[in-house]
Amino acid sequence: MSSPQRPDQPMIAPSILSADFANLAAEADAVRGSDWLHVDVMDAHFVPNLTLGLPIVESLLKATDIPLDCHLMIEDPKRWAPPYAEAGARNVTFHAEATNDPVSVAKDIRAAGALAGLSIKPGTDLEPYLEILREFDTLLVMSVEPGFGGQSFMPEVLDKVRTIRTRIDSGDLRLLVEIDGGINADTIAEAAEAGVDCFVAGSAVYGADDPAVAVEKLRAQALAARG
Ligand SMILES: O=C(CO)[C@@H](O)[C@H](O)COP(=O)(O)O
Repeated sequence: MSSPQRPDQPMIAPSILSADFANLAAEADAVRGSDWLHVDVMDAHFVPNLTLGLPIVESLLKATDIPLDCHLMIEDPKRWAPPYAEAGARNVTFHAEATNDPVSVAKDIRAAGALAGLSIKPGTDLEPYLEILREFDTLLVMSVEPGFGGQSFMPEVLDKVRTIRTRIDSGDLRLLVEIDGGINADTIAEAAEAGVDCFVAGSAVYGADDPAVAVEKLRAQALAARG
């Protein structure tokens, strides 16, 4: 799979962390029209929360046509990430802080047929990773501490988005820039202005009366802000 070009329209990826876990097929259907469905995999070690794993992702893949964007907030991604790609996830993202050899994990994910994503926590510098981003298709900039939905957006992480946007726009790198945490009607515009391509949103989508309408509204806001 070749690295994605910048999409014409901003991408919206609802986070199922804010969905009803007993009704995930219906919750996926409730956000039809989304670009990706963001699946938060947490192991209670890398982050202080436990969510779901590969068997549920395999079931979700059968239940929805929306491409799955699996965000692995787990230890030992070298061992656990490739099976998500083999199962059919579109994008498999793991954390830079969870491995000493991110390039080897990215190669395994790509070899298994998915896009490879690198995520960095709010306090992690982008600089040390700039040179390896050629091995990745997506960069997920966390705008809250990973682990829980419903937290407040941290605008200071947008400097990292601006840095990577400049490198992409100069032709130096080709990858999608994602942001995750606290994205809603009040925060999406500044993230879009900074250069984000794909917006993960949990509570702003699943907390809305009509999640599918919330997705369209967020996309329209991001498009207007991006210009
Ligand atoms: O990965 C995470 C949290 O670790 C996110 O995907 C959140 O689940 C997003 O939720 P909101 O901040 O949009 O409510």
